[in-house]
Amino acid sequence: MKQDMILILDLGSEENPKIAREIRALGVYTEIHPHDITAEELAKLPGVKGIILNGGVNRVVDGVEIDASEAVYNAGLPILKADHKGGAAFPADDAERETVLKHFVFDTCKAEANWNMENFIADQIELIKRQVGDKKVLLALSGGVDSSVVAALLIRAIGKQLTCVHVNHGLLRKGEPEQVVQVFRDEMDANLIYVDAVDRFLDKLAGVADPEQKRKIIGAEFIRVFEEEARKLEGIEFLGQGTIYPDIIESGTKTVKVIKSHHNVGGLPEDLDFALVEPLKMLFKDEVRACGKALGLPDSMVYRQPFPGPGLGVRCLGAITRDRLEAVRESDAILREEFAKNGLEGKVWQYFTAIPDLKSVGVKDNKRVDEWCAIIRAVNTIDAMTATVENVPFELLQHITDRITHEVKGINRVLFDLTPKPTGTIEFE
Ligand SMILES: Nc1ncnc2c1ncn2[C@@H]1O[C@H](COP(=O)(O)OP(=O)(O)OP(=O)(O)O)[C@@H](O)[C@H]1O
Repeated sequence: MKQDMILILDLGSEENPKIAREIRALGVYTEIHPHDITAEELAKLPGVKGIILNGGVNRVVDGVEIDASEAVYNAGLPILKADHKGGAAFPADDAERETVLKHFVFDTCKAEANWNMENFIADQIELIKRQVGDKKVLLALSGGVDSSVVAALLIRAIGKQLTCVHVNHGLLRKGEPEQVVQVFRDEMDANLIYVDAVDRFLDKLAGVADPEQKRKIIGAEFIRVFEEEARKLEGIEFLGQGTIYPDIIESGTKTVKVIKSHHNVGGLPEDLDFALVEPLKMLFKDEVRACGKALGLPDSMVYRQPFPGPGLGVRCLGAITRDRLEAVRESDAILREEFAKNGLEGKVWQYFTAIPDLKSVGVKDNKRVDEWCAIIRAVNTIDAMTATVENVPFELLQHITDRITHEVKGINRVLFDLTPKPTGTIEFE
């Protein structure tokens, strides 16, 4: 493994991930590390060609202004110091910033542009083989982007030494469990355990209307099912996980105060003591997608829109019933099909239907019917902190309404949610 690296040290700037991505877009690998990296830690990082010291709004920690350690200044590496406190450290203009970064990376540090997916995949296959040896790895495979790309990478590296467990909890979108089986078992010839846990989950959720409670039940039941499967298997020493770089950045730096736990199939009992295999932990989301594509995963999996962990469970508002859940799944499938047909797939960040536990009077086949209404939500966002509503063509909304009210059992009205975030959130629960 040989690639040049530009090291970014975190002196409290919120733009570090952006700078890191921009340098990677130039074809040069970057990592973000804490400001107080020691000489030993620095020496262990391979291929470092230069260091960016990027200060910012969070530079004062507990009343003390932080600075990089002496080791950093004494390392004999080119340093780009951009530490205008409070303001932007790099030019706000994209083109100007690119010029500054290019000059530093290529002219000053003489780094080579040798960061690409082909090299990444080859390196990771090597590293996974070295880490795992002839042992076995277990992976919880949701069919989402992250765990699917981990699965594809592990299959390439260790083939049948990997066992994937896919839990169908009844809250997945239409066609998703089938796609997981088709792609991984049929096409990639993986060891895949498909667990039909639909009844288990829906029985546990029956009558539970509180969203927090629903999420907890789904999370806890998932751990239970996964644990049961893990105990049936013998000789597993490793657990694969779809941790990605933003997870690490968010929970790992010293100037970020909120600590989040991500992705780990947390809550497994301690006697199931697995070592972790996390081959995507240095990738940003767009790189994860590029990696999945390079590994031959279908676009529908790699470019899938974000989907909440508890799945359709939080779009079947209030207490989940099987018939209303089915109406959520079917109406969502129609919405997705129509958005794809009309060029909105990949353009709109997130779109889905939600069905509240609310019936209203309507007319079908000249008969009075009391049925639910489906709410369409279609939003765009950059960071999920705020969101705007997509201006969906009115004719398309009318067509989707027509389809949903005629094709989905139990729906006699369709509503369109016009609310941005704030005041609404993206999801309803
Ligand atoms: N239905 C499922 N079957 C198997 N594993 C699952 C399932 N749902 C979640 N997981 C596991 O839990 C992890 C975290 O789930 P979460 O829904 O938060 O995922 P995510 O961040 O969207 O990642 P992914 O893109 O892999 O779904 C997944 O990466 C996967 O390993």
